[in-house]
Parts: sequence; C-alpha cells; structure tokens
Amino acid sequence: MTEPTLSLEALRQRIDALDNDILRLISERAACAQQVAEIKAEHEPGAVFYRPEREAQVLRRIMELNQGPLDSEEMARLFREIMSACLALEQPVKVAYLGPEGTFTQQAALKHFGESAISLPMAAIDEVFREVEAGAVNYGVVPVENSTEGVINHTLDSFMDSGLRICGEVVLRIHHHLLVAETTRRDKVSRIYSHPQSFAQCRKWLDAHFPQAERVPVSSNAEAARLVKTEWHSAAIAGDMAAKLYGLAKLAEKIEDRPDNSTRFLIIGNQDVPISGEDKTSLVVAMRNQPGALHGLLEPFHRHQIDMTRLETRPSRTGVWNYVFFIDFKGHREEPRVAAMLEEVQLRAAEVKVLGSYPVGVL
Ligand SMILES: O=C(O)C(=O)C[C@]1(C(=O)O)C=C[C@@H](O)C=C1
Repeated sequence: MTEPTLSLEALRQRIDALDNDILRLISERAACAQQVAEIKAEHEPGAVFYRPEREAQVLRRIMELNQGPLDSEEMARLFREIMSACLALEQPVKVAYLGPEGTFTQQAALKHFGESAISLPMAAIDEVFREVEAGAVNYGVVPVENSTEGVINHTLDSFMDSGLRICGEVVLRIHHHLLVAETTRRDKVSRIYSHPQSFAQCRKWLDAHFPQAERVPVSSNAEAARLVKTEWHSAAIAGDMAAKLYGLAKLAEKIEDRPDNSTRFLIIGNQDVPISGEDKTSLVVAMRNQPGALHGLLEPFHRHQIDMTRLETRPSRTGVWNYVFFIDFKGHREEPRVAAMLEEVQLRAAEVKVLGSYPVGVL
C-alpha cells in the first residue's frame, strides 16, 4: 500500500490556500464583468447584457480545456454558475417559464441561466410569450419537443402569432420518479397523479408495477406532487425539483420507459444572437398549395448540404388546407451558405419567418 503523500492536515491547508486563489480569481472575473457592463451601457442604448453566443463559447472552451478529475459537464456547470452570478451583477435577468414551481421547465430555465436568474412561473405557454412581449421579463422558457412524445403544438402555434425570437435551446434528460408522502406505503397506493405526457412516458412501467391504480391526469407534474403531499393513498409521477419542493419520498426512481427520454426547451426573447461557432436556426415556412411544393422547399437544403434536424407540419389557421412547416437546421443565418439557401427558399415559399439562429445547447 502506498502512503498518502500529504497528511489530512496538510491537504486541508492546501485546499484553504487554493480556495483563497479561487476566491480572488472569481472576484477578479466578476469585476471584469462589471466593466463589460459599463462598456455595453455606454455604447448601446437599451443595452443587452445577456449574450448567449459568448456564454456558449465560454462553456465550450472550458469543456475542451478540462483534463479532470472532474468531468467536463460538471466543470461546465460550475462555470455556468459563476457566469450566472457575473451576469446578475451586470443586470439581474428575469425569466418566465411554464410553471408551476417544480416543473421540468423550471429545471431547464435554471440549467440554462444558472441559479442567479430570477425565475417566474406562468400558468400557460402563451402567457410566457406574453410576459416577454410585454417586457415584464427578459426571456421565456418553453418546452418544444420530447424524444418519446414528440412536438409540443402549443409552443409551435404561439410562434405563429408572435414576433419573439429564439435565443437558445436547452435539452434536459427527463427522469420521472414515483413520489409519495413520507408515511405512504407502496401497497396502499390506489391512485397516481401526473401530467398526461408523463403517464405516456412511463406507461409500460405503470402497467407492470401498478396495473390496478387509478391514473388521474393533472395540469403538471408539480401539481401532481402538491396533491399527494396530503393524500396517504396516492402517488405522483414527477421529477427531482417537485420531489424536493414538496418534501416527497421516492418509491421508485427513473421509471421512464426509455432511458434516453429527454425534452428540448427554447429560450425566447427579443434579440438576434450572433454566431457562436456551433449554431442552429429555426424557421416557419408557409408554402403555396401546389404539387411538388414540399420537394421545392427541401431541395435547396439538400443542394447546400444543410443538415435539417427537424421538420414539423402544422395547420396554418389562415385558410382551409393550408399548412406551414417548422424547420430546424444546423448553421447560422449569417453564414454565407445558409444565407444563400434561405434566399432560395424565400423565392419558393409564400412566407418565410426566421424564428432565430442560436447556439446549440451546451449543457
Ligand atoms: O462577455 C460578456 O458580454 C459578459 O457580459 C461577461 C459574461 C461572463 O461572465 O463571462 C456574463 C454575461 C454574458 O451573458 C456573457 C458573458
């Protein structure tokens, strides 16, 4: 057995000395951010302090540089919080999310903006849009698609009537747990509350383990968790945030049928985000009702070798049998190859609306 090189006492002294350095360096960094804020405020009327492209670059660089022993995601999360605190010094950022408190959307908001952001729950997706449009908050966070259940139509439809732009995306691994009040026994659970999407994502597990329990759909997972707090014969399917918020125990963990179950959320705001180096663009395209229209729309993507990551169809709501396409692809609208493709699509389509170019989610 090899002897430890330093005693416990000596290691703790070393940690204290390192903490002194870290403290000094974080303070120096925060002072730099304050100066950045002064420059922004001087040069731009209505200065925008939050810079998604810069944040993505900072996090990507840290992940590339990291050599362990902490893994790169863990290290990026630490830097995420440092930047969040620095941004709060520049200007506290207010974020509306699809609530109530304890939902996965709140978790996504905090994952993206860090714990120093002020997050405000809204009752519905269109309320999140309205709060951002009215200027009551700086940004909004809404779910847009789930890997098991598909697209969230409310969010796509809200974009059709809104002038807001997409400033970012965040992907969250969704882990569902079966939660109960502390005194509830497994054999007493006769009713399970959850959001319909979560029931769908855990259907096989529920069929196998609780085939007899009544499944009661409610408006959110957090609402399900709130209900079981006082019902000793009920359980809720919800995530970690809701479990913590309502002090519930986990009867079973990670009960989702697919281990890669994840949800993608969009950050909506009023700004056009510059190129970060690894970006995505989202469009809504209305096509004329004629044969070959879809082929005509897709052809320029193929020719310019642009990687489409999603294509959704929605009724346009402005005429019978008219459809619009929601398209996501890799690349930024200011890249020449993307700009050339967009020009061609514009010629072929009845209407094209660029919802935004934004950094591919880092964390
Ligand atoms: O570089 C900037 O523009 C900053 O304001 C600094 C900083 C950071 O802490 O690194 C903080 C907030 C921005 O969203 C991006 C980066």
